[in-house]
Amino acid sequence: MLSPKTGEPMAAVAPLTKTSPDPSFATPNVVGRLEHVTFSYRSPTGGLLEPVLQDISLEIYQDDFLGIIGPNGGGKTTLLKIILGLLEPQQGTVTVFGKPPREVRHLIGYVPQHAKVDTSVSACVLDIVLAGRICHSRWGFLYGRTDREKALAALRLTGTADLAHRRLATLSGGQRQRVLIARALAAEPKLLLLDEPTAGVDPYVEQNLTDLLHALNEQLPIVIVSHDIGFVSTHLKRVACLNRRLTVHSAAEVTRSTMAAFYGEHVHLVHHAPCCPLNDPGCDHGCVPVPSATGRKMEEP
Ligand SMILES: Nc1ncnc2c1ncn2[C@@H]1O[C@H](COP(=O)(O)OP(=O)(O)OP(=O)(O)O)[C@@H](O)[C@H]1O
Repeated sequence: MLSPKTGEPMAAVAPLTKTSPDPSFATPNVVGRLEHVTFSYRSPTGGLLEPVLQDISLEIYQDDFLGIIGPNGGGKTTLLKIILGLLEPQQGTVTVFGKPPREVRHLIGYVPQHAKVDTSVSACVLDIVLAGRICHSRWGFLYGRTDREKALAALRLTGTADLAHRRLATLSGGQRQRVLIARALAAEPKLLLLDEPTAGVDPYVEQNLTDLLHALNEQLPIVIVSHDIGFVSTHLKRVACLNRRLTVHSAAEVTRSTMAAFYGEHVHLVHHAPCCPLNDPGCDHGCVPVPSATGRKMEEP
């Protein structure tokens, strides 16, 4: 398959087995549902702090490519951790594939912010990707031949097979990001959550990652936290704006004016190619000319 963006060959995405939805789950097209979720962290003395998430309701669909955007500290990572079942809300309910998230965590792939990943571990890349198989392993960190094959397949899929014996600390930001995606894919997830996967990578790597995510989205729903408004408005199907409270829009609705209302006036929305012809006077996206193929990042508020 050729990339629709670059015209270059893309790694084939191995077919993923479809998940049988829980028969008690009323809407088969909905893979995740949050209803009136409110969450607060606890202070060191155990008291509840101010809510980070307040009355959040959200549905995640089988074919979703949903972006979560919002200012620093707006609650994006917290929301992903709630969908993963790592955090429990004080109010509201969360179901993924019709069950509490902790019961189906093996079906959810999670790619954390690479900046927050401990690179001091001495394990090689293959070991790190194999760790994604732990939910399938009967013997903890003892992996079988199938696990190794799945891990190598995930490395090939993300174009990192040649890095299998390198240490994470020796990799570039873009390579590290791909390895973290490979680790999530090795688990054969039915839902993929990514926390800022394109942060700190150059436009070429970003394009490759974007192509990879598009190919994966043919087979599984993706929820992605991003500060890159150009990526959000060009590649995603829906956008959830989160700043303690959440509103969901179709990606087409994300224009400069909606972003300015959300982040503040100094946001520059720059579309990734291909998009509106640059300088098109009819463009409502607030696009500005950019020198590179993929555009600039949003300016931080
Ligand atoms: N373990 C914790 N204990 C107390 N407060 C926390 C904890 N983790 C996060 N917070 C606070 O919760 C709020 C939301 O944090 P979160 O990491 O979800 O935001 P975010 O939108 O992902 O931010 P960023 O864009 O900077 O990554 C912040 O004010 C943060 O300081």
